[in-house]
Amino acid sequence: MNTNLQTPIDYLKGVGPNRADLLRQELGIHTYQDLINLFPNRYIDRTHYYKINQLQRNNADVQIIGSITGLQEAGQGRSKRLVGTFKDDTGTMELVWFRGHKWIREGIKLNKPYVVFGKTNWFNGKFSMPHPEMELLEDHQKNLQRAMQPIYPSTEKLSNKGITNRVIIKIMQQLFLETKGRFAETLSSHLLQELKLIDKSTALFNIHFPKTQELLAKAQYRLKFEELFYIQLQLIIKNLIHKSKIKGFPFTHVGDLFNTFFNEHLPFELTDAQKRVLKEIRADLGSNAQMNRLLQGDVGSGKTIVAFMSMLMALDNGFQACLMAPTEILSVQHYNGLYELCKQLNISISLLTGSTKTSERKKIHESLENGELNILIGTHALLENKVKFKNLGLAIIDEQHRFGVAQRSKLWHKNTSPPHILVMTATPIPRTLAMSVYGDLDISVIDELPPGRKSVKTVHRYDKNRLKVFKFIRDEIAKGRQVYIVYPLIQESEAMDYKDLMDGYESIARDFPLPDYQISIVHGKMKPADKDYEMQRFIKGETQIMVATTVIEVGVNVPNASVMIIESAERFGLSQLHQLRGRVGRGAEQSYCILMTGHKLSNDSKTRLETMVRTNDGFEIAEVDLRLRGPGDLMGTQQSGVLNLKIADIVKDKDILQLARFHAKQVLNKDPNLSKDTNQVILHTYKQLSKYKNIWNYIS
Ligand SMILES: Nc1ncnc2c1ncn2[C@@H]1O[C@H](COP(=O)(O)OP(=O)(O)OP(=O)(O)O)[C@@H](O)[C@H]1O
Repeated sequence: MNTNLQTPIDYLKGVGPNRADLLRQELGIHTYQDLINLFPNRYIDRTHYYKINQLQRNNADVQIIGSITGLQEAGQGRSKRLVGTFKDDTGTMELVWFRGHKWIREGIKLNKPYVVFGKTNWFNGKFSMPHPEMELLEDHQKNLQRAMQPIYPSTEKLSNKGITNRVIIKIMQQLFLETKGRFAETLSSHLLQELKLIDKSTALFNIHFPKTQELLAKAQYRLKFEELFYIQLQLIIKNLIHKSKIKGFPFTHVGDLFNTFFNEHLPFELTDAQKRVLKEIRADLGSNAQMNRLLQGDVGSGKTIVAFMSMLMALDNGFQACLMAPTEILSVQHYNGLYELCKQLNISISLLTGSTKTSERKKIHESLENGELNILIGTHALLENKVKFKNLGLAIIDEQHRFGVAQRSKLWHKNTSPPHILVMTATPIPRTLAMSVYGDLDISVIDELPPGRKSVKTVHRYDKNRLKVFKFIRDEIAKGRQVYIVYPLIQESEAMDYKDLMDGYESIARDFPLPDYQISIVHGKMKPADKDYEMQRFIKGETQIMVATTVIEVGVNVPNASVMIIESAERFGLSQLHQLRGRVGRGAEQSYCILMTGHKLSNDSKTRLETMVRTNDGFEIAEVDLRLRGPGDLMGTQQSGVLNLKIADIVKDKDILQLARFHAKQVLNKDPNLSKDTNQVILHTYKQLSKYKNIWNYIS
């Protein structure tokens, strides 16, 4: 290859200093390499020519061959326009310009064959094309590369700054000229042959200037495979390094605490899924490597008991354990639930949150350090430097996406050797995404709900039916049940949401008067102690209605609550709706979720509501969510780098992702150091790509 692709973009003919600055600042294009990797996000098919008599009303992007037989001005004032009569052998239509009349008049050659291209309108009984792109047929024929016209991302936004789509096409063509279109291969010939992939140079040419749909599809496939292949390779290598380097504490035996609990105190029979996951955890803990496992389970699937029994394994081997939850309410709830279980087994357990009193805090610090305290539950207060364990063997993190990788690793440093880590999440993550984002974690899934659960009946009701909904609430309360009414809380308009919540609360208080109904209210502006007090009243059954913002979104467990009303449901994301619904249906009673909305709904909102009504399956919901929002929004993966994918789409290309993962594994299985001749290309590319921090830095 003659041209060095690391050459700064300024050196490319036709770029110049101004454009170079814009390319750098606006599109992050610094080098030839960056430019070649700016892939079009769509194409306009210019392989097809329409005849005038084939036109439909409002055709987008049509291309017609014909000639202009006359030009005249029409209209007055603002509607003044230049109209060209355009004919082919099947009919006549109009070309229309509202600006630039003089320039167009001078440029047009009458009665010569042209190719015109644009959107057509049906106006005054005729077809017209406003401001067509036009080219003399003879020039058009020379320019064969234009068969499918690439449309580059962001160029619409930048065109007023001088970087139009045409400019990008031009400099891209120049790049191909200067490099002679030859680019170093980045996949091994073995993979190319086995998967029948086209070579890199052909793929790059055809991604930018495809002549047919078929060539384009082949180029896309090859480049998507490559992108996903190297991401998977990176994830797997990280995982292997992790496993070989990071020694864990081997928990060699299952001891008295675990056995006593299992045989004498377990409040119910474990589901098969819970048993399987416990076995997976047991195998990790018993090995020499540090466990780094993600435990996924839909809402209410029973992760807590699995967490507790894993902690018993640590305690049985002489270690301490901790559980960190994202909110005060959740920590308190975990603590209360586990406290009862610990009492039966004579295990010491404490709670540490932001509101733990100083004297209590001191005691906790001491007993942690001298090893008297077995289990510590808490919020991120656990991460403070003062919190030192004697020998932390297992750290469990509930709802990890609220914490993130940095905090995860902070827990590691609480010991000389890192403790085993179990991350629990109730947000089902589609396997495809989990594989790409959490490739460094092993995954266990509880894919079964405890027996006897009735799935929550979900309906969508408009605000005008509120009276009926309220009657339904009364009936349920009369049966001894409890009800949640949830209001949205979106950070940007917190004040407004707060007002909505308070207005709602007042109207509910009017409709459900004392002494028959007791109402709790919980929102983010309350002091933690007050929140906890209100929560506890509801948990104990002293209040029947809980009016709340989404602070109750995750993990709250009140099995007697059987109705979840979600106000302004259109303002919630799907996974959030699913989490909220998961607060009911936790006992044996039939539960209900009522999604309240106004009449005006966007298409996305409609899809979200329909999905909720149709299914209770968290994984299905997560897939729809992912489709609607893209992976970036899901579980705070914005910083994850997954969005930096240049061409592949984790949702749409999940088959390619799986194939890429399979082959990445296979290559590494056969040649873990990529030292064989056949893998030199892969090793070289892998090293080069690793320099691109923006692609890889999402991995801790
Ligand atoms: N095998 C089981 N049989 C019967 N009930 C169970 C079983 N496992 C858990 N439960 C009960 O199911 C309820 C939900 O369990 P848990 O709170 O652990 O769910 P979770 O997975 O943490 O869900 P969420 O993420 O929504 O909090 C609890 O009341 C728990 O006691």
